[in-house]
Amino acid sequence: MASRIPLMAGNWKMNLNHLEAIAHVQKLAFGLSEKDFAEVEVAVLPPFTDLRSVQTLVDGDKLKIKYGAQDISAQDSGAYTGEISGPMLAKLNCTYAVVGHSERRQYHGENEDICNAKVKAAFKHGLTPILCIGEPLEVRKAGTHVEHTLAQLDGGLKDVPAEQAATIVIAYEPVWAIGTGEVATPEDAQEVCAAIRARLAELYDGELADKVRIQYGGSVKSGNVAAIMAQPDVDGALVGGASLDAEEFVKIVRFRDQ
Ligand SMILES: O=C[C@H](O)COP(=O)(O)O
Repeated sequence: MASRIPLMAGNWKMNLNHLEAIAHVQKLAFGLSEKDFAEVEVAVLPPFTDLRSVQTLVDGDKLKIKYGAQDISAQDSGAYTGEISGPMLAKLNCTYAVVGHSERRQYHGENEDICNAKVKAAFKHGLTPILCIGEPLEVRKAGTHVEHTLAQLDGGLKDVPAEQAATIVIAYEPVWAIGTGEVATPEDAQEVCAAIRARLAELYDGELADKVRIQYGGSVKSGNVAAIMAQPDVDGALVGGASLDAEEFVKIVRFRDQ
């Protein structure tokens, strides 16, 4: 099995302004050690308006914290009011761009074609997409959560070449577990993450599937992260609410100590 470095990413969603972002990243930098960075990749996903502040701090203090955007336009430039493009994010040295978060799918009507175009836009500009997939509650209740999630995976990766797909991050986020305190059991997370890896092996090959990092997201906290990370196909967490508390996020990064 490939050794996959766990990726702990804090999705701040629409929280923290550009000044609060600086204070927050400083707290993370203060709380995390060289050992943490050797064992775990740590990333923050602030609102667009914070990215310059975060970049300045990370560059100025040579921090090992990575950062990225919560969304990316499928277009490179032009008359797309309110959109932020891949070239703009690349210019800010972003590493990641989240694609297809369930809140974008729910509130902004992002379908598989849009997510697929955004995945391609991210790769085109040297950004690593974190492609979010996962089922709503009614699908879980109907027992078709694996099929639903794999269809989103297929859609997001349509016509994405293997050399790019090998570097993507997939975040499995059951919608019913997001911001609800209703965390999926470690077995629930493993079931779908294993199915995602198996589908990657079908779409590409086993070697590629073995390299791709698959995160779990949905009410991850310091108290439940260790059991989730103990699952063989879970390679990190996409953390929402708990990532807004620096001490709590540091504990999540140190999941092995919890
Ligand atoms: O992107 C993060 C997920 O939506 C999880 O959010 P949450 O940790 O607040 O449940």
